[in-house]
Amino acid sequence: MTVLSVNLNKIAVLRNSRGGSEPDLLRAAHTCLDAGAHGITVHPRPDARHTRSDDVLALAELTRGYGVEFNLEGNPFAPPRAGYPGFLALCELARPAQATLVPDGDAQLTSDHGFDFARDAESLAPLVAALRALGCRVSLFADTGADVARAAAIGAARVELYTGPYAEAFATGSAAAALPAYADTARAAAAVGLGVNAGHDLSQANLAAFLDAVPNVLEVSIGHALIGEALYEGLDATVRRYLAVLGPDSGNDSR
Ligand SMILES: CC(=O)[C@@H](O)[C@H](O)COP(=O)(O)O
Ligand SMILES: NCC(=O)COP(=O)(O)O
Repeated sequence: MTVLSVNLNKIAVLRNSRGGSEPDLLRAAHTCLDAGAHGITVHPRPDARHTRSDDVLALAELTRGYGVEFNLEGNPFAPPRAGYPGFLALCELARPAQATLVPDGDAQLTSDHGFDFARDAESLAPLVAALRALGCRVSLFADTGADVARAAAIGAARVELYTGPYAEAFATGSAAAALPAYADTARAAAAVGLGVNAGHDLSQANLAAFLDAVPNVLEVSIGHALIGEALYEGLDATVRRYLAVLGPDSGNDSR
């Protein structure tokens, strides 16, 4: 079964644009979880462009209350700065069920590539170990064709396939050409004992074709498209539509 973790970064983008507290991130989280979403994701950027450390702590508590997964994403190599204690320190405070490590930088508009495990595995290894010691499941952001055996060797439990290129291909009618590389990477991950997550620019339009072609996707984290679609249909209805794509019985147990 594939579960849905709703990424709430974009609610915080709107909120921060006026400097107040609306739209309210926690209300949005409640709405998603009450609609049946299986978890909540945020990816606080060190430049605080959307979700902040205080949001992370509040969402950690909220998701614990629901008994659902909190997925915290971030770059473990980004140095701490005012308002951002660093990814590991944040995980120590929030204790997310899943920590997804992503090699991003401030200059990037959004995440746009996975790790190069041949280059990064050695420096990732102690961080993965530290996160596991905190009780977090560790997932590593990965491109198609990534050396997933190295990700498994350093103790990761999962990889998250970076689906941006798939979404672009889907939009231009060339999804069929893009999907085999995702399916191959998912199979390679499973063969070395890794679970497979997927995310970035997934949407109601492109999700089903991805899940049809790529085996054993355990979780999708979806934010940008979902929050945009919710402007038209409402957040509750939009989450339910995604759950319907995932399967007729999909949804958290608290619904
Ligand atoms: C890790 C990832 O794929 C991203 O999708 C990310 O969570 C989105 O971050 P932004 O909302 O900052 O673009
Ligand atoms: N890990 C991907 C994620 O959380 C959401 O990405 P997007 O749907 O905002 O592109």
